[in-house]
Amino acid sequence: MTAQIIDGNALAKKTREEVAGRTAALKAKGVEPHLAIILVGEDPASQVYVKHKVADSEQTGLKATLERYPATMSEADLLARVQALNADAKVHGILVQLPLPRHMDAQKVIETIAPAKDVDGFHVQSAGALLTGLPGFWSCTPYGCLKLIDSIGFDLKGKNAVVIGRSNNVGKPMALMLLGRDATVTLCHSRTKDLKAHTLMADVIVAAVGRRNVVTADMVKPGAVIIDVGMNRNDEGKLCGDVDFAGVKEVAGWITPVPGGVGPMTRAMLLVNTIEAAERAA
Ligand SMILES: Nc1nc(=O)c2c([nH]1)NC[C@@H]1CN(c3ccc(C(=O)N[C@@H](CCC(=O)O)C(=O)O)cc3)C=[N+]21
Repeated sequence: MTAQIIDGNALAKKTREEVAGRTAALKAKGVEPHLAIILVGEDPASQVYVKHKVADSEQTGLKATLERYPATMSEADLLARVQALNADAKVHGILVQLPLPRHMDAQKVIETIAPAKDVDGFHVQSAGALLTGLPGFWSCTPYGCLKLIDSIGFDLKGKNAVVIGRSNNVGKPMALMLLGRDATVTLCHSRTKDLKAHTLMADVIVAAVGRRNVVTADMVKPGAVIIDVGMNRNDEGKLCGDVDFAGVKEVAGWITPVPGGVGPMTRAMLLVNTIEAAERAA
């Protein structure tokens, strides 16, 4: 048996087309949806990601402005810049690219973003809204994973979902989103004993660790849905996920590739959150 590939690029394209329609409708009302992106420092990966985000935005007609600052920028100056964007009614979404230089407190910067403009969904108020089921922005990566699962018509109700990784931005919100769909959720992490015992029971596995080969074929129940959040480099320098794709695809029912799976959907959900923010403001 060979798994069907869940095409993140195709779903992201479809999602961007929907955002483009909503953007056009807002523009017709005289509102130009606007995402402000702040990049501090010269991290090469961040520069690539941010360039993608700007290109995606422009493709949907959404305005994106990129503000670049040197790594030596003070935290106080960054906070002041975020506050100015909070106060600017023409800006609907604010994204501060992470990681920030080490002399800055990233959480403090995120908490400075107005929750109504927190399109990353990283603010404590956004996290709390997800926890309690109140309206608020959902973290783009797990939100994109949920859309990938939805795209294959998979009903999560009563299913066993195993999330591997407990980060604030992916693992924890992913578990809450799956719970919100009535899945039975197990959140595994680096201290989990016998990970395989958990994954073998899983109808859905979301791997979000940041290490290669965390999930191998022997750990997967035949037919399971595999969502790979990992962004790693293999020995040849090629991008790869947390899942042993070649092995696992022979056992799983569905699997996301890396690249071309979760990554493009993360970026697409940023646009969805931004158009949502602009619609709410209008
Ligand atoms: N404030 C903030 N928000 C973020 O959402 C955020 C961040 N900071 N810092 C870094 C991480 C990482 N992240 C990715 C998003 C898309 C791809 C992506 O599109 N990947 C492509 C491949 C890209 C490539 O070729 O390198 C793919 O999987 O097909 C990757 C990584 C968002 N992050």
